[in-house]
Amino acid sequence: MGKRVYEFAKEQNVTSKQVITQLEKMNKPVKNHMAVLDEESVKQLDRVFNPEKYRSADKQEKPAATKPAETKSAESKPADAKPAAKQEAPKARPQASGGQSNQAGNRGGNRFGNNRNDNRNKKRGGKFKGKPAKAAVPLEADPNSKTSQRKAARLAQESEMGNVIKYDDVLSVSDLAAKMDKKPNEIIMKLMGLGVMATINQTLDDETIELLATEFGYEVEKEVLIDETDFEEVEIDFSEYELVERPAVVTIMGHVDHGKTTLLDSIRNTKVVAGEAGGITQHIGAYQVEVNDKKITFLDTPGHAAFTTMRARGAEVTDIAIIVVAADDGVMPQTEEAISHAKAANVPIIVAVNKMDKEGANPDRVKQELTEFGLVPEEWGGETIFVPISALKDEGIDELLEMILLVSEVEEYKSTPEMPARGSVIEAKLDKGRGPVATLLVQHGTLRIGDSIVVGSTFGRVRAMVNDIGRRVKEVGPSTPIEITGLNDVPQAGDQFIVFEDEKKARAIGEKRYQRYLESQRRESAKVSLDDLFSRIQEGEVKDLNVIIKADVQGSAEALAGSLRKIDVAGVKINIVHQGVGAITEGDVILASAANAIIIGFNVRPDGNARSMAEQEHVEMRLHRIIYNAIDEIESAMKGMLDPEFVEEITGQVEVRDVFKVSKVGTIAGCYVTEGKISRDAGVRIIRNGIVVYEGKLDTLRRFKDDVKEVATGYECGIKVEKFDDIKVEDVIEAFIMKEVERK
Ligand SMILES: Nc1nc2c(ncn2[C@@H]2O[C@H](COP(=O)(O)OP(=O)(O)OP(=O)(O)O)[C@@H](O)[C@H]2O)c(=O)[nH]1
Repeated sequence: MGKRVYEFAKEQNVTSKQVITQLEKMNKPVKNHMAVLDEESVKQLDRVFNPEKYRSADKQEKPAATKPAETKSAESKPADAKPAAKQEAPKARPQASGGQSNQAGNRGGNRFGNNRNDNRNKKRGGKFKGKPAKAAVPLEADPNSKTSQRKAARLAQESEMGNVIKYDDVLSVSDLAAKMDKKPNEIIMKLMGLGVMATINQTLDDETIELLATEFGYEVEKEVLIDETDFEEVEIDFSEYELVERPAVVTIMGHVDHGKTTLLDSIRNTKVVAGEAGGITQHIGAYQVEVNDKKITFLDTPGHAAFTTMRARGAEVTDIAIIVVAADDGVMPQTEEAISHAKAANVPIIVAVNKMDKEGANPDRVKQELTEFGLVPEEWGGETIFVPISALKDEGIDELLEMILLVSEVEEYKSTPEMPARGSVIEAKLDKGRGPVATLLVQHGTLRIGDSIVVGSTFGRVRAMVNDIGRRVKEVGPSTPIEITGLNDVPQAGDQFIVFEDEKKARAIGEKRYQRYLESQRRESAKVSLDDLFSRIQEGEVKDLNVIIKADVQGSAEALAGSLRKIDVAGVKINIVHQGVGAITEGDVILASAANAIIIGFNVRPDGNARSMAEQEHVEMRLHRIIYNAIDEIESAMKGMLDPEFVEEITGQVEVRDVFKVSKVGTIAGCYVTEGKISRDAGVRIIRNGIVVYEGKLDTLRRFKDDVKEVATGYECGIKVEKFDDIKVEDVIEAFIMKEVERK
């Protein structure tokens, strides 16, 4: 059988829609992306999409008349960013641990490196790569033929006449209409003709823009603009500066209860920066200690969730990972995860074998177990540093810190205090009195009070800076954590920041980034959800359904994955991005968000963080207890036959017998449960004389002075309903929960 449209498109690195449009031009219309192409069409299409190939085949020596579209990416430079001169990689160094630090040499200070820049270009410009800009035209590939020349001239003229639409980031229906001098309605009608319902403000994806433009006789050119607005993408030019040593930034990871927090506390308590004694330790998310006249910066949030979240947002702040393993417990699931995260981040690992004071401590077993992960101790011929410690008894801490200094020396972490500051957000919150408060890690340059700063999608002027021991400071240099106020909104952990000399510029760039952020939020909400899966399949938008499976046991995860892979609907492929055992975690949600996947939980539930993260990231989670239902649901969604999945269940009735007004708190109802039970997380309806006067959630549920999870029939309790103070004696509170129904 011949190739299908989408297969051909994939091979050519173009979209199915482009192939379909081209086929129409060739008078060979096809129904959709599943259509099978005959050999002749494949040949003709190949010629259209690869004119260069045929040129060389025809042994034409003269250069091509029309060049493939070039994006501005490589050339465009911010006004005052220097030409990107690569930092020379310091000479190869011994590794601190097995196999992770191959690129360590490159890390000497340049964390906004080139690689991400490349990736971003690929991501944005990818669709258009390898596709000639004038793909819609050349059937005759000979650039020297009269026709070609005439066409090239006409095209050049057309572009001058404005027949080429240029855009950089996104276009809405009305933007596109304006660019083509058309009414938005014409675009909307055209979209309807293509089976897509759109509103005037709806943003269009690249494919749709191209399709519409072609329909109206326009060419499109997406310009990948990298300017100061995308400061994360601009390689830092250090060539003007003398690089100096900077403290290493260390993250502590490991399994639950293996002693991460105890270790962080122990390091902090024993090594408060010399000369600063008397300061009051402040939790700002990171702290510095001084050892042998050298500083080390520790990120104060143990565990890899924070580490991964930061990395997922593009912040590469950690230089060294300490993996804590309890000597009496050995390698556990989260130890493995931590190792994977550290390896993925390509940072050196130091193993702290903790709880050496305990009776069952068996450091050799830990070493043995870790060899499986490529972490082989030096005394066994490997390159990983192992340090036996007791975080509880403050033993081995000095040795551990010395090892960190040793690795730092080897890796030569460098930066300059001279440039305007840039770095990453460690944590941020809204403080009632102080407004947005953010802990920043200055990675390069010096941050000063009064600096105009853009942080993530917000901006401001640095009003006050407080360090990790609660002292107000005026300026800080590389690798220093500092809490600042003065931003006009709360940024997110992992956001990057940069200081601009010009306040107006900071404001303009901050505002532009905020607009983009809003736009991306809008697009985020268009993520895959089972409810609209079918219509998107029909529109040809979804060809792969990405799925993450979490199950209670390995066997179920495999069974479910196997069955899902077998579902065969309309050429849509199910892609199992990840399968694993255990509760749905924040990490799963981050992965799902990045991969545009839905999560299927089988006999497992999301943990608290995962649930809120999923809401925030618009990641869909489907929870099941019967494999067949999970499979059936996905299959039904793919066929467009999804039923509602939640029903309400009334769990109890409560009578209000007394009310107390408490200043600052509101009205507390003294109640009696007359039927069933009421639980803390229940939804409630306030019923007065048979009429529902309010529906909402519980704020508190108490028996005497204690918060309780649940109160049963025949018991008294105190209830405060969230955002509702008009509760009255004799009101009836109906408690309900939303219950998942299993599909038949
Ligand atoms: N005997 C002994 N107990 C320790 C040592 N280090 C930590 N512990 C104890 O182990 C328990 C867990 O320590 P934490 O520091 O809370 O462990 P964690 O890894 O931060 O745990 P999570 O935050 O829950 O992931 C606590 O009861 C500590 O007192 C040690 O060196 N020796």
